[in-house]
Amino acid sequence: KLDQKGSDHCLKMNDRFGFYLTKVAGIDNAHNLHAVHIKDILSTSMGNLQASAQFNYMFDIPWLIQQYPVEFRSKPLLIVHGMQRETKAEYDMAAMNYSNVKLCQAKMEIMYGTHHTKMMLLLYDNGMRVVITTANNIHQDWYQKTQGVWISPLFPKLDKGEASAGDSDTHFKKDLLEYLSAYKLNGLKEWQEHIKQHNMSSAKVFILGSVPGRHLGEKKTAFGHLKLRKILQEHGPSVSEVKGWPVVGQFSSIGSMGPNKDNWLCAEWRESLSTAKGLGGLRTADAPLKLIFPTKDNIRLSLEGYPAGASVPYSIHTAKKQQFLHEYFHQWRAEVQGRSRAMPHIKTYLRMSPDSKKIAWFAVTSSNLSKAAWGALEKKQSQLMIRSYEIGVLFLPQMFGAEKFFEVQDKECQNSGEFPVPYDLPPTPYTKQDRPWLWDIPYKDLPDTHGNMWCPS
Ligand SMILES: O=C(O)c1ccc(Nc2c(-c3ccccc3O)nc3ccccn23)cc1C(=O)O
Repeated sequence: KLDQKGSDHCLKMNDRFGFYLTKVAGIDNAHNLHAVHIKDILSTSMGNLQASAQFNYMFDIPWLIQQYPVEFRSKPLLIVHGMQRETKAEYDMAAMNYSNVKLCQAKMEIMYGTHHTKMMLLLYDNGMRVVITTANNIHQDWYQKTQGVWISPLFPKLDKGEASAGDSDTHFKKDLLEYLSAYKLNGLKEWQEHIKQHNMSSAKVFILGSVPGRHLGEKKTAFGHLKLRKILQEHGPSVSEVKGWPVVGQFSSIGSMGPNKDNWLCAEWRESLSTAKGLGGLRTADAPLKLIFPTKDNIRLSLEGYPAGASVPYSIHTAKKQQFLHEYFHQWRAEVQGRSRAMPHIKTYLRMSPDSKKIAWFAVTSSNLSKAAWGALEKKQSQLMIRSYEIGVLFLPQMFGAEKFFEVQDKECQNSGEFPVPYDLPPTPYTKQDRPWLWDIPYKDLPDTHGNMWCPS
Protein backbone atom coordinates (compact mmCIF):
# COMPACT_ATOMS: atom_id res chain seq x y z
CA LYS A 1 0.00 0.00 0.00
CA LEU A 2 2.85 2.36 0.80
CA ASP A 3 4.38 2.09 -2.67
CA GLN A 4 1.07 2.45 -4.48
CA LYS A 5 0.51 5.96 -5.85
CA GLY A 6 -2.89 6.43 -4.19
CA SER A 7 -5.69 8.32 -5.84
CA ASP A 8 -5.92 10.71 -2.92
CA HIS A 9 -4.33 14.01 -3.94
CA CYS A 10 -2.12 14.00 -0.87
CA LEU A 11 -1.09 10.36 -0.93
CA LYS A 12 1.44 10.50 -3.79
CA MET A 13 5.08 11.39 -3.08
CA ASN A 14 4.65 10.44 0.53
CA ASP A 15 7.35 7.84 0.13
CA ARG A 16 9.86 10.43 -1.13
CA PHE A 17 11.74 10.38 2.18
CA GLY A 18 10.44 7.07 3.54
CA PHE A 19 9.64 8.99 6.75
CA TYR A 20 6.21 8.46 8.34
CA LEU A 21 4.42 9.05 11.61
CA THR A 22 2.46 6.27 13.24
CA LYS A 23 -1.33 6.19 13.01
CA VAL A 24 -3.08 7.84 15.96
CA ALA A 25 -6.47 6.54 17.20
CA GLY A 26 -9.07 9.15 18.14
CA ILE A 27 -8.11 12.00 15.77
CA ASP A 28 -9.67 13.01 12.42
CA ASN A 29 -8.61 10.31 9.99
CA ALA A 30 -7.49 13.04 7.55
CA HIS A 31 -4.38 13.28 9.76
CA ASN A 32 -3.65 9.57 9.33
CA LEU A 33 -3.50 9.50 5.51
CA HIS A 34 0.31 9.44 5.42
CA ALA A 35 0.66 7.58 8.74
CA VAL A 36 1.52 3.91 9.19
CA HIS A 37 0.59 1.27 11.76
CA ILE A 38 2.91 -1.65 12.54
CA LYS A 39 0.47 -3.94 10.67
CA ASP A 40 1.02 -1.86 7.49
CA ILE A 41 4.80 -2.26 7.80
CA LEU A 42 4.49 -6.05 8.21
CA SER A 43 1.71 -6.45 5.61
CA THR A 44 1.90 -8.79 2.62
CA SER A 45 1.86 -5.70 0.34
CA MET A 46 5.40 -4.86 1.52
CA GLY A 47 6.78 -8.23 0.38
CA ASN A 48 6.50 -11.97 0.93
CA LEU A 49 8.23 -12.24 4.31
CA GLN A 50 10.69 -15.12 4.86
CA ALA A 51 12.18 -14.03 8.22
CA SER A 52 12.50 -10.93 10.38
CA ALA A 53 14.53 -9.49 13.25
CA GLN A 54 13.02 -7.07 15.78
CA PHE A 55 15.38 -4.86 17.82
CA ASN A 56 13.74 -2.98 20.71
CA TYR A 57 13.65 -1.99 24.36
CA MET A 58 10.13 -3.14 25.37
CA PHE A 59 8.37 -6.20 23.87
CA ASP A 60 4.91 -7.66 24.30
CA ILE A 61 5.71 -10.83 22.36
CA PRO A 62 2.14 -12.16 21.89
CA TRP A 63 1.03 -8.67 20.74
CA LEU A 64 4.00 -8.43 18.34
CA ILE A 65 3.20 -11.80 16.74
CA GLN A 66 -0.38 -10.61 16.24
CA GLN A 67 0.88 -7.63 14.23
CA TYR A 68 2.20 -9.96 11.50
CA PRO A 69 -0.27 -11.22 8.86
CA VAL A 70 -1.42 -14.71 9.84
CA GLU A 71 0.59 -16.29 7.00
CA PHE A 72 3.82 -14.76 8.38
CA ARG A 73 3.34 -15.61 12.07
CA SER A 74 5.36 -18.82 11.90
CA LYS A 75 8.31 -17.34 9.95
CA PRO A 76 11.63 -17.19 11.86
CA LEU A 77 11.64 -14.15 14.17
CA LEU A 78 14.75 -12.98 16.05
CA ILE A 79 14.08 -10.68 19.03
CA VAL A 80 17.07 -8.53 20.08
CA HIS A 81 16.75 -6.92 23.53
CA GLY A 82 18.93 -5.74 26.41
CA MET A 83 16.93 -7.01 29.35
CA GLN A 84 18.53 -8.79 32.28
CA ARG A 85 17.40 -10.85 35.30
CA GLU A 86 13.62 -11.05 35.82
CA THR A 87 12.62 -9.23 32.62
CA LYS A 88 14.98 -11.41 30.57
CA ALA A 89 13.35 -14.47 32.16
CA GLU A 90 9.90 -13.07 31.29
CA TYR A 91 10.90 -12.68 27.64
CA ASP A 92 12.39 -16.20 27.56
CA MET A 93 9.14 -17.60 29.00
CA ALA A 94 6.91 -15.66 26.57
CA ALA A 95 9.00 -16.79 23.60
CA MET A 96 8.69 -20.47 24.59
CA ASN A 97 5.14 -20.47 23.18
CA TYR A 98 6.49 -19.76 19.68
CA SER A 99 8.88 -22.29 18.17
CA ASN A 100 9.86 -19.80 15.43
CA VAL A 101 10.95 -17.10 17.89
CA LYS A 102 14.58 -16.84 19.03
CA LEU A 103 15.89 -14.34 21.57
CA CYS A 104 19.19 -12.52 21.49
CA GLN A 105 20.37 -10.56 24.55
CA ALA A 106 22.56 -7.54 23.82
CA LYS A 107 25.43 -7.16 26.28
CA MET A 108 24.95 -4.23 28.65
CA GLU A 109 28.41 -3.87 30.12
CA ILE A 110 28.23 -0.20 31.08
CA MET A 111 25.98 0.84 34.00
CA TYR A 112 22.69 2.67 33.31
CA GLY A 113 22.76 1.79 29.61
CA THR A 114 19.69 0.51 27.79
CA HIS A 115 19.13 -1.38 24.56
CA HIS A 116 17.09 1.49 23.13
CA THR A 117 17.47 0.71 19.41
CA LYS A 118 14.14 0.16 17.63
CA MET A 119 14.71 -1.49 14.26
CA MET A 120 13.13 -4.17 12.03
CA LEU A 121 15.10 -6.22 9.48
CA LEU A 122 12.61 -7.75 7.03
CA LEU A 123 13.78 -10.50 4.63
CA TYR A 124 11.48 -11.22 1.66
CA ASP A 125 11.74 -13.71 -1.18
CA ASN A 126 12.80 -10.86 -3.52
CA GLY A 127 14.88 -8.57 -1.30
CA MET A 128 14.91 -6.98 2.15
CA ARG A 129 13.92 -3.80 3.98
CA VAL A 130 15.30 -1.97 7.01
CA VAL A 131 12.82 -0.10 9.23
CA ILE A 132 14.01 2.27 11.96
CA THR A 133 11.46 3.61 14.43
CA THR A 134 10.98 5.22 17.85
CA ALA A 135 8.13 2.93 18.99
CA ASN A 136 8.44 0.00 21.38
CA ASN A 137 6.87 -3.33 20.39
CA ILE A 138 3.89 -2.81 22.70
CA HIS A 139 0.30 -1.76 21.94
CA GLN A 140 0.31 1.67 23.56
CA ASP A 141 3.39 2.85 21.63
CA TRP A 142 1.42 2.43 18.38
CA TYR A 143 -1.94 3.77 19.64
CA GLN A 144 -2.15 7.48 20.60
CA LYS A 145 1.42 8.80 20.53
CA THR A 146 3.48 10.71 17.98
CA GLN A 147 6.12 8.22 16.84
CA GLY A 148 8.49 8.25 13.85
CA VAL A 149 9.16 5.49 11.33
CA TRP A 150 11.70 5.33 8.48
CA ILE A 151 11.00 2.58 5.96
CA SER A 152 13.79 1.77 3.49
CA PRO A 153 13.20 1.12 -0.20
CA LEU A 154 13.08 -2.57 -1.13
CA PHE A 155 16.75 -3.56 -1.35
CA PRO A 156 17.17 -6.22 -4.08
CA LYS A 157 19.30 -9.30 -3.52
CA LEU A 158 22.78 -9.12 -5.08
CA ASP A 159 23.56 -11.73 -7.72
CA LYS A 160 26.10 -14.26 -6.45
CA GLY A 161 29.29 -12.80 -7.88
CA GLU A 162 27.95 -9.25 -8.26
CA ALA A 163 30.94 -6.99 -8.05
CA SER A 164 29.36 -3.93 -6.41
CA ALA A 165 29.32 -4.11 -2.65
CA GLY A 166 25.85 -2.61 -3.01
CA ASP A 167 26.43 0.48 -0.91
CA SER A 168 25.06 4.03 -1.27
CA ASP A 169 26.62 7.51 -1.27
CA THR A 170 25.73 7.68 2.43
CA HIS A 171 27.67 4.46 3.29
CA PHE A 172 24.35 3.13 4.64
CA LYS A 173 25.28 -0.57 4.25
CA LYS A 174 28.80 -0.24 5.66
CA ASP A 175 27.57 1.74 8.68
CA LEU A 176 24.68 -0.67 9.36
CA LEU A 177 27.12 -3.62 9.24
CA GLU A 178 29.55 -1.76 11.54
CA TYR A 179 26.69 -1.13 13.98
CA LEU A 180 25.59 -4.80 14.03
CA SER A 181 29.12 -6.16 14.32
CA ALA A 182 29.63 -3.99 17.41
CA TYR A 183 27.15 -6.24 19.30
CA LYS A 184 29.67 -9.08 18.95
CA LEU A 185 26.76 -11.58 19.07
CA ASN A 186 26.77 -14.88 17.17
CA GLY A 187 23.00 -14.64 17.00
CA LEU A 188 23.31 -11.64 14.66
CA LYS A 189 25.74 -13.24 12.22
CA GLU A 190 22.97 -14.53 9.93
CA TRP A 191 21.44 -11.04 9.64
CA GLN A 192 24.85 -9.48 8.96
CA GLU A 193 25.11 -12.01 6.13
CA HIS A 194 21.63 -11.16 4.78
CA ILE A 195 22.63 -7.47 4.68
CA LYS A 196 25.90 -8.28 2.86
CA GLN A 197 23.86 -10.11 0.21
CA HIS A 198 21.63 -7.16 -0.64
CA ASN A 199 22.12 -4.07 -2.81
CA MET A 200 21.51 -1.01 -0.62
CA SER A 201 22.68 1.59 -3.13
CA SER A 202 19.21 3.22 -3.11
CA ALA A 203 19.51 4.23 0.57
CA LYS A 204 19.65 8.05 0.80
CA VAL A 205 19.86 8.44 4.59
CA PHE A 206 22.90 8.27 6.88
CA ILE A 207 22.91 5.83 9.82
CA LEU A 208 23.31 7.44 13.28
CA GLY A 209 24.14 4.59 15.65
CA SER A 210 25.28 4.38 19.27
CA VAL A 211 26.89 1.33 20.86
CA PRO A 212 28.02 1.05 24.52
CA GLY A 213 31.76 1.48 24.90
CA ARG A 214 34.67 3.84 25.16
CA HIS A 215 35.32 4.59 21.52
CA LEU A 216 38.74 5.94 20.56
CA GLY A 217 40.98 6.36 17.51
CA GLU A 218 39.13 5.49 14.30
CA LYS A 219 36.07 4.39 16.28
CA LYS A 220 35.75 7.71 18.08
CA THR A 221 33.64 9.18 15.23
CA ALA A 222 31.80 5.95 14.34
CA PHE A 223 28.95 6.48 16.80
CA GLY A 224 27.03 9.02 18.85
CA HIS A 225 27.21 12.79 18.40
CA LEU A 226 30.72 12.63 16.89
CA LYS A 227 29.33 10.57 13.97
CA LEU A 228 26.80 13.35 13.33
CA ARG A 229 29.60 15.94 13.65
CA LYS A 230 31.71 14.03 11.12
CA ILE A 231 28.85 13.79 8.57
CA LEU A 232 28.04 17.51 8.94
CA GLN A 233 31.70 18.46 8.63
CA GLU A 234 31.91 16.57 5.35
CA HIS A 235 28.42 16.90 3.83
CA GLY A 236 26.64 19.55 5.91
CA PRO A 237 25.63 23.10 5.00
CA SER A 238 28.44 25.67 4.79
CA VAL A 239 29.26 27.79 7.80
CA SER A 240 28.21 31.02 6.09
CA GLU A 241 24.80 29.61 5.08
CA VAL A 242 23.70 28.50 8.56
CA LYS A 243 25.37 31.11 10.77
CA GLY A 244 22.95 31.84 13.61
CA TRP A 245 20.46 29.13 12.58
CA PRO A 246 18.90 27.53 15.68
CA VAL A 247 19.44 23.87 16.57
CA VAL A 248 16.14 22.19 17.57
CA GLY A 249 16.09 19.05 19.75
CA GLN A 250 12.83 17.19 20.47
CA PHE A 251 12.73 14.12 22.75
CA SER A 252 10.72 12.23 25.40
CA SER A 253 13.30 11.75 28.15
CA ILE A 254 16.22 13.70 29.57
CA GLY A 255 19.33 12.40 31.28
CA SER A 256 21.51 14.07 33.85
CA MET A 257 23.81 16.61 32.15
CA GLY A 258 25.71 18.30 34.92
CA PRO A 259 25.01 21.47 36.94
CA ASN A 260 25.35 23.93 34.07
CA LYS A 261 24.96 24.24 30.32
CA ASP A 262 28.68 24.31 29.65
CA ASN A 263 29.31 20.86 31.07
CA TRP A 264 27.99 19.01 28.01
CA LEU A 265 24.79 20.42 26.46
CA CYS A 266 25.99 23.78 25.14
CA ALA A 267 29.55 22.66 24.68
CA GLU A 268 30.22 19.21 23.27
CA TRP A 269 26.64 18.25 22.22
CA ARG A 270 25.59 21.56 20.68
CA GLU A 271 29.03 21.79 19.06
CA SER A 272 28.27 18.63 17.10
CA LEU A 273 24.71 19.57 16.13
CA SER A 274 25.76 23.02 14.96
CA THR A 275 28.68 21.71 12.91
CA ALA A 276 28.85 22.99 9.33
CA LYS A 277 31.07 22.17 6.38
CA GLY A 278 34.31 23.96 5.69
CA LEU A 279 36.60 26.06 7.83
CA GLY A 280 36.61 23.76 10.83
CA GLY A 281 38.46 26.25 13.00
CA LEU A 282 36.07 29.10 12.26
CA ARG A 283 33.90 29.15 15.36
CA THR A 284 30.45 30.40 14.40
CA ALA A 285 28.63 32.36 17.06
CA ASP A 286 26.90 29.83 19.27
CA ALA A 287 23.77 28.48 17.60
CA PRO A 288 20.56 29.25 19.52
CA LEU A 289 19.17 26.05 21.08
CA LYS A 290 15.44 25.22 21.23
CA LEU A 291 14.42 22.08 23.15
CA ILE A 292 10.92 20.65 22.72
CA PHE A 293 9.73 18.65 25.72
CA PRO A 294 6.12 18.15 26.88
CA THR A 295 4.78 20.41 29.66
CA LYS A 296 2.77 18.97 32.52
CA ASP A 297 -0.38 20.35 30.82
CA ASN A 298 0.58 18.91 27.40
CA ILE A 299 0.48 15.48 29.13
CA ARG A 300 -2.61 16.22 31.27
CA LEU A 301 -4.70 17.36 28.27
CA SER A 302 -3.40 14.68 25.88
CA LEU A 303 -5.49 11.92 24.31
CA GLU A 304 -4.07 9.43 26.88
CA GLY A 305 -4.14 11.88 29.81
CA TYR A 306 -1.60 11.54 32.63
CA PRO A 307 -0.79 7.88 31.70
CA ALA A 308 1.03 9.28 28.62
CA GLY A 309 3.59 10.41 31.15
CA ALA A 310 4.61 6.83 31.93
CA SER A 311 6.50 6.95 28.61
CA VAL A 312 8.07 10.34 29.36
CA PRO A 313 10.35 9.29 32.23
CA TYR A 314 11.90 12.61 33.38
CA SER A 315 12.62 12.30 37.10
CA ILE A 316 12.37 15.18 39.59
CA HIS A 317 15.72 14.05 41.06
CA THR A 318 17.37 14.73 37.71
CA ALA A 319 15.33 17.86 36.90
CA LYS A 320 16.17 19.73 40.10
CA LYS A 321 19.89 19.37 39.37
CA GLN A 322 19.54 21.10 35.99
CA GLN A 323 17.06 23.99 36.21
CA PHE A 324 19.23 25.79 33.62
CA LEU A 325 17.55 23.61 30.98
CA HIS A 326 14.24 25.38 31.61
CA GLU A 327 15.22 28.44 29.57
CA TYR A 328 15.52 26.27 26.44
CA PHE A 329 12.21 24.44 26.81
CA HIS A 330 9.39 24.68 24.26
CA GLN A 331 5.94 23.09 24.33
CA TRP A 332 4.80 20.11 22.26
CA ARG A 333 2.61 21.58 19.49
CA ALA A 334 1.80 19.66 16.29
CA GLU A 335 -1.26 21.32 14.72
CA VAL A 336 0.37 20.78 11.30
CA GLN A 337 -0.11 17.03 11.70
CA GLY A 338 -3.16 17.08 13.99
CA ARG A 339 -1.04 15.62 16.78
CA SER A 340 -0.89 18.30 19.48
CA ARG A 341 -2.65 15.84 21.82
CA ALA A 342 -0.71 12.76 20.67
CA MET A 343 2.21 12.86 23.08
CA PRO A 344 5.69 12.60 21.54
CA HIS A 345 7.68 9.42 21.96
CA ILE A 346 9.47 10.33 18.72
CA LYS A 347 12.92 11.91 19.02
CA THR A 348 14.03 14.35 16.32
CA TYR A 349 16.81 16.90 15.81
CA LEU A 350 17.11 19.56 13.11
CA ARG A 351 18.79 22.83 12.08
CA MET A 352 16.17 25.52 11.32
CA SER A 353 16.38 28.82 9.41
CA PRO A 354 15.60 31.92 11.52
CA ASP A 355 12.27 32.33 9.66
CA SER A 356 11.59 28.59 10.31
CA LYS A 357 10.72 28.02 6.65
CA LYS A 358 13.79 25.89 5.85
CA ILE A 359 15.84 23.19 7.55
CA ALA A 360 19.45 22.29 6.74
CA TRP A 361 19.06 18.68 7.96
CA PHE A 362 16.70 16.41 9.93
CA ALA A 363 17.35 13.37 12.13
CA VAL A 364 14.90 10.89 13.66
CA THR A 365 16.40 8.51 16.24
CA SER A 366 15.82 6.49 19.40
CA SER A 367 18.27 8.84 21.17
CA ASN A 368 16.84 11.08 23.89
CA LEU A 369 18.67 14.12 25.26
CA SER A 370 21.22 12.19 27.29
CA LYS A 371 24.94 11.55 27.52
CA ALA A 372 24.11 7.83 27.72
CA ALA A 373 22.68 7.96 24.18
CA TRP A 374 24.82 10.58 22.39
CA GLY A 375 28.10 9.93 24.28
CA ALA A 376 30.36 12.09 26.40
CA LEU A 377 34.03 12.81 25.71
CA GLU A 378 36.50 11.56 28.30
CA LYS A 379 40.23 11.50 28.96
CA LYS A 380 41.03 14.89 27.43
CA GLN A 381 38.51 14.29 24.61
CA SER A 382 40.45 11.23 23.44
CA GLN A 383 37.49 8.85 23.76
CA LEU A 384 33.70 9.01 23.47
CA MET A 385 31.89 7.05 26.22
CA ILE A 386 28.42 5.79 25.23
CA ARG A 387 26.20 3.73 27.57
CA SER A 388 23.26 2.67 25.34
CA TYR A 389 22.43 1.08 22.00
CA GLU A 390 20.63 3.62 19.80
CA ILE A 391 19.90 3.99 16.10
CA GLY A 392 18.47 6.73 13.90
CA VAL A 393 18.71 8.17 10.40
CA LEU A 394 19.85 11.57 9.12
CA PHE A 395 18.32 13.29 6.06
CA LEU A 396 20.55 15.75 4.16
CA PRO A 397 18.93 17.85 1.36
CA GLN A 398 21.52 17.08 -1.32
CA MET A 399 20.93 13.35 -0.92
CA PHE A 400 17.28 13.93 -1.89
CA GLY A 401 17.88 16.20 -4.89
CA ALA A 402 17.00 19.35 -2.95
CA GLU A 403 19.00 22.48 -3.77
CA LYS A 404 20.51 23.65 -0.51
CA PHE A 405 17.85 23.08 2.13
CA PHE A 406 14.54 21.32 2.73
CA GLU A 407 11.45 23.56 2.63
CA VAL A 408 9.41 22.89 5.77
CA GLN A 409 6.04 21.32 4.95
CA ASP A 410 3.62 23.69 6.68
CA LYS A 411 0.33 21.98 5.89
CA GLU A 412 -1.05 18.46 5.75
CA CYS A 413 -0.65 17.88 2.04
CA GLN A 414 2.98 17.54 1.18
CA ASN A 415 4.33 19.00 -2.05
CA SER A 416 7.25 17.14 -3.53
CA GLY A 417 10.28 18.93 -2.04
CA GLU A 418 8.87 19.77 1.40
CA PHE A 419 10.06 17.87 4.43
CA PRO A 420 7.29 16.68 6.78
CA VAL A 421 8.57 18.01 10.12
CA PRO A 422 6.28 16.33 12.70
CA TYR A 423 5.55 19.45 14.79
CA ASP A 424 4.91 23.18 14.44
CA LEU A 425 7.85 25.47 13.65
CA PRO A 426 8.86 27.82 15.12
CA PRO A 427 8.51 26.01 18.45
CA THR A 428 6.40 27.74 21.15
CA PRO A 429 8.31 28.64 24.34
CA TYR A 430 7.02 27.53 27.75
CA THR A 431 4.88 30.20 29.44
CA LYS A 432 5.97 31.48 32.85
CA GLN A 433 3.46 29.06 34.40
CA ASP A 434 4.54 26.00 32.34
CA ARG A 435 6.50 23.24 34.05
CA PRO A 436 8.22 20.31 32.31
CA TRP A 437 6.46 17.00 32.75
CA LEU A 438 8.00 15.04 35.66
CA TRP A 439 6.84 11.46 35.93
CA ASP A 440 7.61 10.67 39.54
CA ILE A 441 5.61 13.33 41.40
CA PRO A 442 1.83 13.46 42.02
CA TYR A 443 -0.55 15.89 40.25
CA LYS A 444 -3.76 16.28 42.28
CA ASP A 445 -4.76 19.84 41.40
CA LEU A 446 -6.31 19.32 37.95
CA PRO A 447 -7.82 16.18 36.38
CA ASP A 448 -6.65 14.87 32.99
CA THR A 449 -8.66 14.18 29.79
CA HIS A 450 -10.23 11.16 31.48
CA GLY A 451 -10.98 12.93 34.78
CA ASN A 452 -8.14 11.26 36.64
CA MET A 453 -5.30 12.56 38.80
CA TRP A 454 -1.68 11.28 38.74
CA CYS A 455 -0.44 9.53 41.88
CA PRO A 456 2.79 7.66 41.07
CA SER A 457 3.61 5.08 43.77
O1 LIG B 1 12.29 5.97 24.38
C1 LIG B 1 12.23 6.46 25.54
O2 LIG B 1 11.84 7.61 25.74
C2 LIG B 1 12.71 5.66 26.67
C3 LIG B 1 13.26 6.31 27.78
C4 LIG B 1 13.77 5.59 28.85
C5 LIG B 1 13.75 4.23 28.77
N1 LIG B 1 14.33 3.51 29.76
C6 LIG B 1 13.68 3.29 30.92
C7 LIG B 1 14.34 2.86 32.02
C8 LIG B 1 15.75 2.56 32.14
C9 LIG B 1 16.15 1.30 32.51
C10 LIG B 1 17.48 1.01 32.65
C11 LIG B 1 18.45 1.97 32.42
C12 LIG B 1 18.08 3.24 32.03
C13 LIG B 1 16.71 3.53 31.86
O3 LIG B 1 16.34 4.74 31.40
N2 LIG B 1 13.43 2.71 33.02
C14 LIG B 1 12.22 3.07 32.50
C15 LIG B 1 10.97 3.07 33.11
C16 LIG B 1 9.87 3.48 32.36
C17 LIG B 1 10.05 3.87 31.02
C18 LIG B 1 11.32 3.84 30.46
N3 LIG B 1 12.36 3.44 31.20
C19 LIG B 1 13.17 3.53 27.68
C20 LIG B 1 12.66 4.28 26.64
C21 LIG B 1 12.03 3.58 25.51
O4 LIG B 1 10.81 3.75 25.33
O5 LIG B 1 12.75 2.86 24.80
